[in-house]
Amino acid sequence: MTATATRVLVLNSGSSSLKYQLIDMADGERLASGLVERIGEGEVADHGDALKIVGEELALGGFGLDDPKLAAIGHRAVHGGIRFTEPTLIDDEVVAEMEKLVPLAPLHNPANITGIKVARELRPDLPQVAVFDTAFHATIPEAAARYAIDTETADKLSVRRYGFHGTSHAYVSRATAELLGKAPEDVNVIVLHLGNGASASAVAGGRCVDTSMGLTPLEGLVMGTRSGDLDPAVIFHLARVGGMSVDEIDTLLNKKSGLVGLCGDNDMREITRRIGEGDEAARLAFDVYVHRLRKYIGAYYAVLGKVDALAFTAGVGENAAAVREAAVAGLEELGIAVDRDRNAVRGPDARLVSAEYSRVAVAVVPTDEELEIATQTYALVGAADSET
Ligand SMILES: Nc1ncnc2c1ncn2[C@@H]1O[C@H](COP(=O)(O)OP(=O)(O)O)[C@@H](O)[C@H]1O
Ligand SMILES: CC(=O)OP(=O)(O)O
Ligand SMILES: [Mg+2]
Repeated sequence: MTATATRVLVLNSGSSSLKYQLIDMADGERLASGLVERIGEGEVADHGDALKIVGEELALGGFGLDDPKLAAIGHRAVHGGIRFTEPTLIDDEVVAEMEKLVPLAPLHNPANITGIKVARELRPDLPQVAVFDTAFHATIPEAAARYAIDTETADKLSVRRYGFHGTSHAYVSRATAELLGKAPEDVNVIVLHLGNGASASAVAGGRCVDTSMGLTPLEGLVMGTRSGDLDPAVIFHLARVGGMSVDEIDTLLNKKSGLVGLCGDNDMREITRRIGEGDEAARLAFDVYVHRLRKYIGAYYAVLGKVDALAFTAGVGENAAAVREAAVAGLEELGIAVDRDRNAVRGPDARLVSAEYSRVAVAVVPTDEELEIATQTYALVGAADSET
């Protein structure tokens, strides 16, 4: 890394999309950003092609993958298992280790790995860093991380709560403290990351102490296409009585459940529009979604003992005022109340939406996983550089 190389390219490879941002860490400026969608559906055959498109789009803006000011590439990596709890400089061995974790994040890790491989082929000279979704959750105590199953089996197969969206939970919990004018060490926050995937976390003084996703990103809240929590015996029933295979059940719970399973739509915009037209299925889907959310708020209130703030983030959390209002309805006795007018205000900045009398601050805090990945990547590469 030369003294002038201050730019970090962040790649977030999803199963069918590739999001990117080029950020100058000297001043935090976003130089370029974009999204390549529908990978594998024709025009964009695979992540290799997608990254070529990213290269072309960057070149149009006068940057390009060969940009001499590029210090590093930071990759979102979803499952880090037990081993990866810090941002990690990628080499062949790290990629091999990530490949072993594919069964634990079949929707996510393969895309991350492909993105990493292609980026390394294109820029083998450049440091590349993996920032893991699971990392922020490594501080969760055993009492919350352990499932109550046979210990030997659990340990042999690495079955435990890992948690995901950690980059977002870390960023948002810190940004919430900032919004309150306090140090992260001094606040307890419940973060509700409600995107297509959704998860809640309990963050005590900057450290995560519990989270709703588990061994895989399937547990917990109701999501766009994932069921979240259910009685594990539902799976036995579907297999024994329904005659479904393990793979069929996997697909059902990950891709055909949640909001889409309940009403056929996974987009909250569409669901609220349908509710406005009196659609019963959409109403029920919304109610199931919100009920689960309220249950987790109550659970994490109890886990934390004292709560300073509730932070809503990601696509649904940042935009769906109706979800925020419904999720905390009836929680006045817990000191949680939203102000209707404040809650209706839209905008890109972190803001309070709680009522004046609400003891717990209720906030909308836009997440910025890309900035967080860039920051962690740059910190690692900068540190490596100063050692040489
Ligand atoms: N204006 C809006 N109102 C309500 N929901 C919205 C709005 N914009 C986005 N969403 C919801 O956010 C979801 C996407 O969230 P996002 O955090 O971008 O997801 P991901 O990163 O998992 O792809 C959409 O599926 C939709 O349900
Ligand atoms: C881990 C996870 O669920 O991620 P996403 O919300 O991007 O699907
Ligand atoms: Mg997301």
